[in-house]
Amino acid sequence: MSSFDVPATGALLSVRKLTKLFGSFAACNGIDLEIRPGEIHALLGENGAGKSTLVKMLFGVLEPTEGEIAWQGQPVSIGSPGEARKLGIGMVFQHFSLFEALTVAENIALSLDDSIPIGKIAEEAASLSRAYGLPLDPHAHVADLSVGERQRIEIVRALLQNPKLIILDEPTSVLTPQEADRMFETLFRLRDEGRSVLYISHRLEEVQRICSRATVLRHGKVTGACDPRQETPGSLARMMVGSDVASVQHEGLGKKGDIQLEIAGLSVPARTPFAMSLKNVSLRVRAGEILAIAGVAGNGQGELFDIVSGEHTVPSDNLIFVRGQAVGTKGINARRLLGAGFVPEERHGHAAVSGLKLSDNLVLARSKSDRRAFLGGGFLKVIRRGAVKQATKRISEAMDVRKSGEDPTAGSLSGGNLQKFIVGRELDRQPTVLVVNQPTWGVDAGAASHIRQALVDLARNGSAVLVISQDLDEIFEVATDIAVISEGRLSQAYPAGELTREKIGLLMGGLHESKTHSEPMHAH
Ligand SMILES: Nc1ncnc2c1ncn2[C@@H]1O[C@H](COP(=O)(O)OP(=O)(O)OP(=O)(O)O)[C@@H](O)[C@H]1O
Repeated sequence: MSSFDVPATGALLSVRKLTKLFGSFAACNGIDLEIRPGEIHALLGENGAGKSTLVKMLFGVLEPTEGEIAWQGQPVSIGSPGEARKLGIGMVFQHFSLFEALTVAENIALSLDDSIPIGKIAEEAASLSRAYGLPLDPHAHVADLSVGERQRIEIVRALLQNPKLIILDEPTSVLTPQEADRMFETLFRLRDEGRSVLYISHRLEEVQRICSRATVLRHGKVTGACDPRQETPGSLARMMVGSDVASVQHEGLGKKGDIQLEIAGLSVPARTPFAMSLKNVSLRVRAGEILAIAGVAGNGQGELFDIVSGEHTVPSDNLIFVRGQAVGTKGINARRLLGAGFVPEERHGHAAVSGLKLSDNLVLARSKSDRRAFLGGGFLKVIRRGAVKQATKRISEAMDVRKSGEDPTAGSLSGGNLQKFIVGRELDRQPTVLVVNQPTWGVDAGAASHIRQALVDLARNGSAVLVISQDLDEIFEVATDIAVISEGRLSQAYPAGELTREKIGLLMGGLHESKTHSEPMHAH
């Protein structure tokens, strides 16, 4: 029996006919859901299915258009996150909301009652983090902490309110496998105490491992419920997508041509105390090749992307070459003009401006590198609206972007659909060189397969593709060659068929440090 005043047979939370309309578009359409005490309940669904919209209604961030929410058998209206917390609902969002300059305890204090002294908050946070196996120093500054540690702050912050239900939106997408295992231990402990967890994830293996019930959404409606332990990742994916997920086709991949992208012995000091320095990094990517860089987050992937894309330039041209041109001191647009395309990891703010329409985001990203396509001639360089509209439509269709209108704002798209649009925006230019950082982060199984196939097709048609990814399954699905980044050092590249997971694991641990880094990375 749980320690809460709900009989084990009754629902802690039940939702009837819950609906959320954005204009005439139903993001959630008559949803019924029951969460029992002491269960880890998965909420599954493809990108844009309505999962985030549903949990935002449960946490008082969005107001339902119709329907009812009952908490411990009583109808409730949850007007704000504060009201949700008072009821006993805690939430850990997909994107953290922490202030880097403040300490852990100061960040936690921001969401609590003003009257609680900071010393008491620090004490309670430390004791909770010990009790739940979430090591955390309340006096550490957030800026000094890893992504995993930052997430622990969010979890401890939610636990301080003694929640009966804790909602987690894609909590493991940013974690290393070890950090994820530790978080699962915490969730098991919460469950054993009689608390409930509503768990959103696209990682079906982990859903099978930790959840005892799952509700599946598609197009804003419940399409199924199951015990995920009785299913396979394939059958779960089928319930979500409505059909089998296609596997990536590789025929014709592997014919390599000239070197299209090269980094030659590049060392870059860390730009901030919390960034990683790059140490004598060399790589070459040929036409028709997909070089994937594996590694645990925080080992220099972001820094590497920034210098390859020209977001940060380097002191000499001769350290980076795009299609044979020395571009080290040149910015992103000069590199794009040479036929390169770039997809950064962070989609909100970096790859897309949330408040702008998709078409305006397209103009923003491509007006300098694709002037002729989008800008009229003459002095005024007027934007050719028709061409932009057509391209927005073409990209949305090619990438199967599900959205609530023809040209909505980027911020209104679900995470995975925005990612499909951003990748499609670059693919639409048919770049000779494409560099992508975490191409399928937060993307459902069907959409991930779509994006991966598009990368393979690009290489098959003769482009050079550099993929930076933490996801080993993804790497093995797309790569012709694999290198590993660890502590800002890049290993040599190996043909994908010659590497096993174990070998990659060893390289992640820094085995390559014993190798000479001045030798060329590819011996073709
Ligand atoms: N503020 C908004 N205005 C208009 N449409 C919106 C808004 N918020 C969400 N939507 C639409 O509602 C649908 C559901 O989005 P939601 O974010 O709930 O999906 P999701 O299942 O969480 O997807 P993902 O797995 O990609 O995060 C999407 O089609 C999205 O475009």
